[in-house]
Amino acid sequence: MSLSQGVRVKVPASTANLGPGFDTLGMALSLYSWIEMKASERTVFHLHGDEMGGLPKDKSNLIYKVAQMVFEEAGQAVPELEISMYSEIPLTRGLGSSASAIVGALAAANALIGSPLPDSKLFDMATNLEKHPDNVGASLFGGIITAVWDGTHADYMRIEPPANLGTLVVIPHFELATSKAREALPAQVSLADAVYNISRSSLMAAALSAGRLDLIRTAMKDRVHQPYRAPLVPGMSKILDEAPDHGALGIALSGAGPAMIALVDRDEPRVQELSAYLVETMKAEGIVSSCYSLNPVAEGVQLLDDINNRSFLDMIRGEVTA
Ligand SMILES: Nc1ncnc2c1ncn2[C@@H]1O[C@H](COP(=O)(O)OP(=O)(O)O)[C@@H](O)[C@H]1O
Ligand SMILES: N[C@@H](CCOP(=O)(O)O)C(=O)O
Repeated sequence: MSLSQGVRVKVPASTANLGPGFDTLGMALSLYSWIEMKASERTVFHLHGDEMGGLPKDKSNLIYKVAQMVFEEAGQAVPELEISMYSEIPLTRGLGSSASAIVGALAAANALIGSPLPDSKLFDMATNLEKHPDNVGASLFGGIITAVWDGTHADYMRIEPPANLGTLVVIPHFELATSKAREALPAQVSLADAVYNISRSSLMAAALSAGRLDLIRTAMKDRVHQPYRAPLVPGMSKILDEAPDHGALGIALSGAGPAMIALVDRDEPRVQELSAYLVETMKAEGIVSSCYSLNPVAEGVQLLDDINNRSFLDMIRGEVTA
């Protein structure tokens, strides 16, 4: 790749926490953003897709700012950029749009200057920006990740998603900024609640590693963040209680919400019933929502090699199926 040629990356969305693994567990999902980055004479943005409306088209854009951090870290100056982006990841719904933007920008900028920074460095930079490693780890490495952040460095283990694991994601048609959903959390939790979550988060990671889908119903429960966020998402407490009786293996708030993610066995015959239950329960609370069947994806951010073969928009037309 050369500076004038530019680079393209494709980065997955993610769901964080998986219930008990607050700021720890994350899983990459089959919903994507694409970024093209080229050195340019002046900085210009081409933002495509419904999800990009309202984002800045100048040097205050997150993608530009993150790219400059990479160039600075690598000791190379690329002050002006032409950036194209298309995203199918809804903003502020709990599907890691900010993490995917950060990871996509880090990966594209690093590739543009010949990939001087290793993935471990990109992970530390991404976590430092996002402040928790769960979403960024999943978007960077793909699959399921369990991660630890000490304020400077992030360590992680990647888990291959079980072959039969699918998801249903119900996305309410309202925004909830992660910052607002974090403000709802208490500064301290009880020892009993800490034990409740540590035990379930550990069980969740082990069960997913071993493909023990039968343990998810017990493992996916949480007492550290969901009870405090429930007032922000009408219908959430009812859905978390009842969805396993409608065919979910387990269910949790996706990241900081307001989306909720049900883990399902792909052979589960009641998936349609579950989807209808999720949407109807939200509707009874006066909330319009959409329900998507998304798959865990094994691959994290990818560098695409077709930049000379077709335009950015032709590539998007070929890639987006929904
Ligand atoms: N492609 C992007 N370019 C610039 N900023 C983005 C992009 N994607 C997300 N963001 C920023 O991230 C914010 C959403 O992040 P957040 O509140 O953490 O929700 P989530 O990550 O769950 O979608 C957006 O409001 C926007 O400021
Ligand atoms: N662990 C974080 C995850 C936030 O994820 P997002 O997709 O909502 O940004 C939290 O729960 O606050």
